Amino acid sequence: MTKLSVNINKIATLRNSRGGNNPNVVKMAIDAERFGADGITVHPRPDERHIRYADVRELKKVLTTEFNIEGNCREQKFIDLVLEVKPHQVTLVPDALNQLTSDHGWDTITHKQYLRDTIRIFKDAGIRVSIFVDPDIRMVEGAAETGTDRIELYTEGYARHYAANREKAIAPYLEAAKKAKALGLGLNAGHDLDLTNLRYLAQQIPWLDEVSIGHALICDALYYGFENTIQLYKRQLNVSGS
Ligand SMILES: CC(=O)[C@@H](O)[C@H](O)COP(=O)(O)O
Ligand SMILES: NCC(=O)COP(=O)(O)O
Repeated sequence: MTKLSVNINKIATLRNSRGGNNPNVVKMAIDAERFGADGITVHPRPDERHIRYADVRELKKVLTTEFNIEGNCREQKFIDLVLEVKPHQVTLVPDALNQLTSDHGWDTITHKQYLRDTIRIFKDAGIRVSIFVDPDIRMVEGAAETGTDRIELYTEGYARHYAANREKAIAPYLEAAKKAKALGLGLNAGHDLDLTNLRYLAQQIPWLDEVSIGHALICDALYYGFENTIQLYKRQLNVSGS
């Protein structure tokens, strides 16, 4: 079954908004694991708008499920943090400094050698590497030549078009996922996944290793409660026999 990695960025956003330690990011991560999360994802951005580097170090001490750190490997500070913390997985995302959020995958053709060199650093440290990729066959093929263990499909386009025509929305993702499988790449997915669009994605791409979900899940938790919400998302991924 596809694993659920809960992205806790937005819990840190709420905490930072008042300057104290409420909500307690570390406690909520531990509780997320207790409520059924298969992993925790954080994305410490250079401006530390939500997850701080200090949070990452504290989380490493207490997490018992998979720890996934996302970020921009163009920042030496990020590379140093990941090598210090040694999470199970690092997900390399080509974000610029001033982006509101992540909004594109790597050009794995133009940046192939750079990705090869960077991925080697993390793999030599025993860290699984995933790289953020648009649902583009050429980019998936380029990813396979970088030595990455996995790709993470950027699912904003799928989410945006899901309501209008889910078959059309998933088509490029299914094609990219089949190519990844054929090339022996592990497969993650994330960005804008939610309770309406998650089940269909998992049904159509059952070899999906992991989804990382944050924004919508934390918003849903405001209505349904954190424990119930994590269980709701996990049930969307239980598609065996469906
Ligand atoms: C890479 C990706 O799509 C998300 O994991 C990203 O971490 C979201 O970042 P924000 O929470 O800062 O929007
Ligand atoms: N990699 C995607 C992620 O971790 C969370 O993205 P979102 O659910 O906050 O859009």
